[in-house]
Amino acid sequence: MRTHYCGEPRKHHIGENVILYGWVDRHRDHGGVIFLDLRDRSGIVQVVSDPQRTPESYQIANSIRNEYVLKITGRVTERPAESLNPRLVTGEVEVYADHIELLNSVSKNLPFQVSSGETENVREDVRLKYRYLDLRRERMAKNIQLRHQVVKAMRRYLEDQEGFIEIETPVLTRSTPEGARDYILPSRVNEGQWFALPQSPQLFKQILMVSGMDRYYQIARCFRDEDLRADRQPEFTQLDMEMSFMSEEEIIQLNEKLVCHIFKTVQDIDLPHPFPRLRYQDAMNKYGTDKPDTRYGLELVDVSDVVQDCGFKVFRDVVAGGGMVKILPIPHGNDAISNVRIKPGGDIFREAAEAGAKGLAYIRVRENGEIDTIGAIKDNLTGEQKQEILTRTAAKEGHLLLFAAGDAFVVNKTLDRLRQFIAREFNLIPPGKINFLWITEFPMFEWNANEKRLEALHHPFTAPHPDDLHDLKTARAQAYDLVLNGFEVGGGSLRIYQREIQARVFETIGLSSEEARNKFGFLLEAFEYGTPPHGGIAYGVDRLVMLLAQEESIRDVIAFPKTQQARCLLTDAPATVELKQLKELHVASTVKPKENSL
Ligand SMILES: Nc1ncnc2c1ncn2[C@@H]1O[C@H](COP(=O)(O)OP(=O)(O)OP(=O)(O)O)[C@@H](O)[C@H]1O
Ligand SMILES: N[C@@H](CC(=O)O)C(=O)O
Ligand SMILES: [Mg+2]
Ligand SMILES: [Mg+2]
Repeated sequence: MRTHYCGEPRKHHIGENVILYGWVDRHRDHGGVIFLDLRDRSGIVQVVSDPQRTPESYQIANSIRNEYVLKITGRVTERPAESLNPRLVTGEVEVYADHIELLNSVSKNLPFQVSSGETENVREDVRLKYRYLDLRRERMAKNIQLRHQVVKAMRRYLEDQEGFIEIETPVLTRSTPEGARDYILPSRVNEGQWFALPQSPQLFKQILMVSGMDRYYQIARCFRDEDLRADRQPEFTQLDMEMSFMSEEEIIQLNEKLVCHIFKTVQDIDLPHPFPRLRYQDAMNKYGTDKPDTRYGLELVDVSDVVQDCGFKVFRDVVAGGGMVKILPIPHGNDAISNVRIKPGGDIFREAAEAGAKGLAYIRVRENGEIDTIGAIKDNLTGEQKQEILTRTAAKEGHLLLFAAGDAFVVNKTLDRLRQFIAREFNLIPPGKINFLWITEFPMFEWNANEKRLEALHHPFTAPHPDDLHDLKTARAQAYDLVLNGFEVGGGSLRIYQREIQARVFETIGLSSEEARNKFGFLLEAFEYGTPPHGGIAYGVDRLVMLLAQEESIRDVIAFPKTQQARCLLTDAPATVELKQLKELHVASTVKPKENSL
């Protein structure tokens, strides 16, 4: 029987006999004595094999290679003073092996070194192909265990302290209204009909409220066929919650307690609370985004009203055409950012262009409020306008003011992107800082320019603000997002539970009652049998764990993630299937077989 995990032996175990199992992390021969580091998911301990004492085991120790699997029987001893290893939690002790049993060897060349001491940068595609080896590595083993701790803390809090019950909802279902493309599966039994994988359990959890379940949660797998990013996967995990008879305020407070509990439990961090809140409109004004990173300043300043009748035609026309002119003020930006970087070909220009900007205007603030910019701007601003710009941006000598002008969407996107870029370049992000922020009072709808219609910013079951019912088109929603250090980690809302309001929302997004019945008829019907007021939220578990683990990609906190091309390199999915299967599913005729592949 194993007595300890490898990461456990400490000083107080000295003298104890132990049985350990694990993998050889590395090994070295020190003048006849062999030292080997034995690793399991908990960490590493040094094992010593001495030919004088245990010649038999020494034979084995002498033949091992990295990643062999061993059973070690031995005794915990104190390390000599000169070989203490403060980098290992077990570094004050070592295990003298009485017996080494080789349980398994490695018969192929390792595609990369697993050993924790290795700093080599292994390519991600190789790591994903050999994920089982990758997960043995300390960093990944820690991340996966952290994820487990986070989910455990969620369950404990919600179940034990708040009376939530976990209910599973179907994965083979109908399309759900989260706005991404669906993954769909043909039905064999029902020819010509298709299941959709859920983008979220939204409709089921609302129905569970109609069922009287009162407080539901689920660690739910969601599927969205959307453009992938470092913080997006085609299948990801939500902590999904729904509760009845609670106000927006009560839901927000319960969720703050949940998040504080998670941080306290898994990282012993006492989060300051209540978390700050920012209205959507204020977030857009100040930061150009609804998920601002508030760990640093660099707030944006709208000067549309100042320049709307200035002599500089570009600014004037933009404002006249309904657009805006906004500034990103950068303290000490003058020295660090040359004109070359702001002009076409420069890195800052490139960032702006990626966000859709056609160009960037600038003002450099010199001594005594003198400004330095292109003639067309300098000559076309009155003294008053110039002064107002300097006052609003609180600009001092050395400031660089970057201007974006155009329609609101592009201006905000551009300056949000530049703000993040500059914060990284200027090292403005304090290490270890954790800034939670609620965004509230989202608009109900946003304009979809492609489809030329309003669409729900959250989803069409989100309740409008009671003060705004007279004009739904411009109404605020009772919706809230939780943002952590610039990432949306959760989002939810109070739901509509009155039939007339639901009908008006469908009408506003251009959904006829027939279409609505078609898509969501079962939910609307359920709503007619006594629906309690209810609301909920869903967190992206992967994103939350990524931020807790200080990783930059959610792939590093998912055991078996997909690549940016939505492939699983371990199993090589997706893959082709037999023609026979396609025929059974009644889709053979719609798929053109690839050569030899079916
Ligand atoms: N493709 C995805 N991969 C990983 N996590 C996701 C993905 N889509 C959404 N999430 C997470 O699930 C939470 C709730 O889902 P919601 O529908 O609000 O996402 P969203 O607003 O569409 O997210 P985003 O647009 O930021 O990708 C999000 O706050 C986010 O943390
Ligand atoms: N179901 C929603 C979140 C919620 O409103 O609870 C989503 O996944 O976005
Ligand atoms: Mg999305
Ligand atoms: Mg959202």
